[in-house]
Amino acid sequence: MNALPAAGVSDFQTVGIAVNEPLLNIATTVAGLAPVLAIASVAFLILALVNRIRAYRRLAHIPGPRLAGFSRLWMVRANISGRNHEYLAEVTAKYGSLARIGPNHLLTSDEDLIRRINAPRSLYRRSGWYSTFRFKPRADSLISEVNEEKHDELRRKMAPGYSGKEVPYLENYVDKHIGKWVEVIRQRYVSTGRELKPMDLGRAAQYFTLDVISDLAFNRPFGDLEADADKFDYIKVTADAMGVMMLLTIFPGVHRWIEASYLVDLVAPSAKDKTGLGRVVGVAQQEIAPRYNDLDQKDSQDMLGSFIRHGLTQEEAESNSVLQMSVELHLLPEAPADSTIHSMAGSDTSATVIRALFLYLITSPLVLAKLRSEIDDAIRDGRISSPIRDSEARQLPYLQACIREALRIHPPVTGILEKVVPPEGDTVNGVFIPGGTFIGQCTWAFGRNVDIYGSDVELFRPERWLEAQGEELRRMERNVDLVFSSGRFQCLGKPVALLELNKVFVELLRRFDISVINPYKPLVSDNRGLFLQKDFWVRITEREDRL
Ligand code: HEM
Repeated sequence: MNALPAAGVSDFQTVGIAVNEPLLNIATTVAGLAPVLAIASVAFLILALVNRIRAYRRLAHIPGPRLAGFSRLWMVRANISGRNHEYLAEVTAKYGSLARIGPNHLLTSDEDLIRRINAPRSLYRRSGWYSTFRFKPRADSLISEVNEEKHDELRRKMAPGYSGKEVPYLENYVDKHIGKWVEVIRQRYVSTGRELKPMDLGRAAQYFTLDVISDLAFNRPFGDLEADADKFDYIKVTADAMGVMMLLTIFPGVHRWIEASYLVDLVAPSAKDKTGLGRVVGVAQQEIAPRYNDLDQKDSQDMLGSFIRHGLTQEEAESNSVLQMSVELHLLPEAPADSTIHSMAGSDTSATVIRALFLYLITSPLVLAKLRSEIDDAIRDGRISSPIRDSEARQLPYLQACIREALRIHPPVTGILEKVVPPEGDTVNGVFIPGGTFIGQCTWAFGRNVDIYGSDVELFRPERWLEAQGEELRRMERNVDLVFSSGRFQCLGKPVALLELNKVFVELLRRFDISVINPYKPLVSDNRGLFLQKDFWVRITEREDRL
């Protein structure tokens, strides 16, 4: 048997040196470079610091939270708090109508400035904040489009479809789904005596707005009201993703990187999916394609028909006209790019106002009694149909006052809708703002302007809209209208939203008594620029005094 040679110390050393020689060479080189690397790091840090200080000094003349001038952490904190709207409003209340909230970021509650920024020939442009609402990777939609000309062109093609002028049956769509909501309440949610059948008014309001909007978009409602369920997981997915999405608005560069890395494509569901969001997209595509192939359908008197007549291509239609889908559809490679904003713009927004006004009504007995008696008088006098027509609702002053008051005190879109100051800079109330600065708006503060509304701004008091006259009233109306933004960016869905609001309260309150189940915590509300609300549990009974 061959004896193994004894391994001496020198043998191990020889073997070790032979195996690790390249490593050792690298280590030696790195060790040699260490001083250079250290100097480079220090230089980098100094450069970064100098840049920070320079950036800080650029806007140092504008007040704001202490550390906001150095980093975006203040914005992040406000965002993740779930009370973003209140953080922003507190800043403008404390530091004035122009405040600094980030190194290159200002916030304003000055409504004249916002109107000037949004005006048709203004040189202000949308910032990268909007690009986060690109609902299909690398494809722009009406809401994410920062290129002025392209945005104008899309608006030109789509605005008539939203206006109601070219969609004469717009009102019928809303009526159909109000009727369905009443039916569902009667079937499942009317409590009697000791039998409690709680309804989540938060959910139901969104089933209603989603059904209206999906029906409007391509004549095929989701059917959430009927199913009494979030059929396509829209609400669930929205809730899951809203936080991330709104956080990314603060870091558009990170969003661009995620998109450019194509990582997002790996996790994207497909339109071929049988369930979930992919299924929703599949339905949308199925509905749009035949409309372009069948010439007879091009004259259809619905929203898509209007878009087609105004020159929206099939691709644009898929990207922009399927307005009412889910927040996460931007993750889908084949998804209609504009689906999210339209869902968020079109269903979350209206649903938020419906919830807010119901909450204020059922917790303000005097207001509710007045509104009820206005509705009942109108029914008695034969002034309103069933369901109420939009034109009839406009003749009910107290109803209109309630809707305006809800929009004032609880605007549903509180995201900062950030714009960029033109290169030459701008001067606002004597304060110079350098070109390239970002300016966001504080919508929550607009309706809380004591100069306009008086010291009781925090009070839900519809009477203020009936007391004001002449110029004072016009000023209030202009102010509350800003909830829908203005000028080049004004909400296209405003007529649809007002149709819904004009009908829903009358139709439910003429039939039912509604009371909140937990007055200590009537609903759960989380704000990140839009509201995510749930668990608005109510008890509904048939009105005994119904006419
Ligand atoms: C009370 C309900 C609503 C409010 C308060 C509201 C408010 C807004 C706001 C503030 C914007 C952003 C404008 C900007 O970029 O500066 C917007 C955009 C938009 N909204 Fe609404 N919205 C509501 C309901 C709706 C509905 C029901 C629809 C669809 C049927 C809709 C469709 C749109 C569209 C398409 C845009 C994009 C406009 C553009 O980029 O040019 N909205 N909305």
